[in-house]
Amino acid sequence: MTDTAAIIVAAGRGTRAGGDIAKQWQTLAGRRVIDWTLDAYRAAAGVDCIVMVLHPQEMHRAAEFPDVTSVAGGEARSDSVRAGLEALAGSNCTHVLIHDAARPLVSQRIISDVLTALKDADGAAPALEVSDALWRGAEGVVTGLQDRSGLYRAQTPQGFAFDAILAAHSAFAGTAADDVEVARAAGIEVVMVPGEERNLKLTRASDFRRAEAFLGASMDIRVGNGFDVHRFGNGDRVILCGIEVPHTHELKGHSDADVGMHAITDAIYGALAMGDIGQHFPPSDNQWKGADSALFLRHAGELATAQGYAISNIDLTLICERPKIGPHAAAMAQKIAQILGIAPGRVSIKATTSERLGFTGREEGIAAMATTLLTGGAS
Ligand SMILES: Nc1ccn([C@@H]2O[C@H](COP(=O)(O)OP(=O)(O)OP(=O)(O)O)[C@@H](O)[C@H]2O)c(=O)n1
Ligand SMILES: C[C@](O)(CO)[C@H](O)COP(=O)(O)O
Repeated sequence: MTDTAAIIVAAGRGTRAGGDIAKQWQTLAGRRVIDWTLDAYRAAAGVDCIVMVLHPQEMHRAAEFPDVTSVAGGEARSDSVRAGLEALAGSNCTHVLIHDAARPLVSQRIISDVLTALKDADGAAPALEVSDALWRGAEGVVTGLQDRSGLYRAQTPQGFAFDAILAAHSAFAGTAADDVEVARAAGIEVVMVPGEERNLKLTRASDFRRAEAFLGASMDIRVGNGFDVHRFGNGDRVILCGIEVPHTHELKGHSDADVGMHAITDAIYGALAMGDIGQHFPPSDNQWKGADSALFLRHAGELATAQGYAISNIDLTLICERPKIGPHAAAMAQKIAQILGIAPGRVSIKATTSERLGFTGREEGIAAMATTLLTGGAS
């Protein structure tokens, strides 16, 4: 049994990219660079935990990422990587992927190829063959031709057997361009897997435009909606979005009757055009009697991940006169986010009454409607 961690180095200053804040906190196609990068690893099969290395003066940002372990980085990239590795020392980690926060468009294919290569090697990394002619130059003038045969452009994630790369970094004196340099200095052989042009590193301001062009060319955006109703019966609590809320009645249904979670689950199935909750978990099947609805939501989330989609946001409205939802909304959002492995800030839970009109107004039951946006698509 292996335990694989991803270390995302995000402690640089991004001086070449410019801007008021470091490039990893800047926006790329409407979302922060760091969110693109973290979501790629949250969605990656075979990655068990994420360590993010932040600039020491930006450690306050860690609270925003409760699903990630954040540690403070150092002066040079290799110092930051070492801090990430040391945070994992003594854990069950057997393999580690080291990735630049500044490479937000890494594909699931690259991550998977590096992980697969690590089954037979202690080091693996994506690379692109150099295709342009290479010149030497000085003062704006070409001074010679550089043979390009056998030259590659290095990308991340650079993956390693954990103990080997920790020892290599501990023994390495000075700064290194990347972790492959550190690994090779310690005698670790590193195999190459195919890199991708779209896995570019945002280095200068113009790279943001290049990355947005890649996204524009390939991004698939899916919207889904879900609607559900459950009636009240005798009881003293309801379960809404996985949270028990004391009430004068309970909701009736084949499962735990979590109307909010059902609407969200159906929204995700809808966005994927993959049926609905009744199709995946038929009420006629006794094994789902009294089931915890987290099971259904997790299934929908896993289907989205398997299709290469990330859940960008979820917006749920619960329609009822009572119980009051407001005091429980944050806990509900946290629960949904935890089940789906996304940041709580991507989940909105709100409620409305129906002004005492209709079945919700007469307090005969609760209705729920959800919308979700998925981004990505098989990458
Ligand atoms: N002390 C450092 C330096 C770099 N990085 C991270 O290493 C990755 C690749 O480095 P680079 O592109 O050189 O980033 P910066 O150092 O931020 O850029 P610049 O050199 O332009 O300041 C980035 O995700 C960056 O945040 C880091 O964690 N700690
Ligand atoms: C690790 C790296 O991304 C490999 O290409 C790169 O070396 C880090 O960035 P820098 O611009 O060389 O600092």
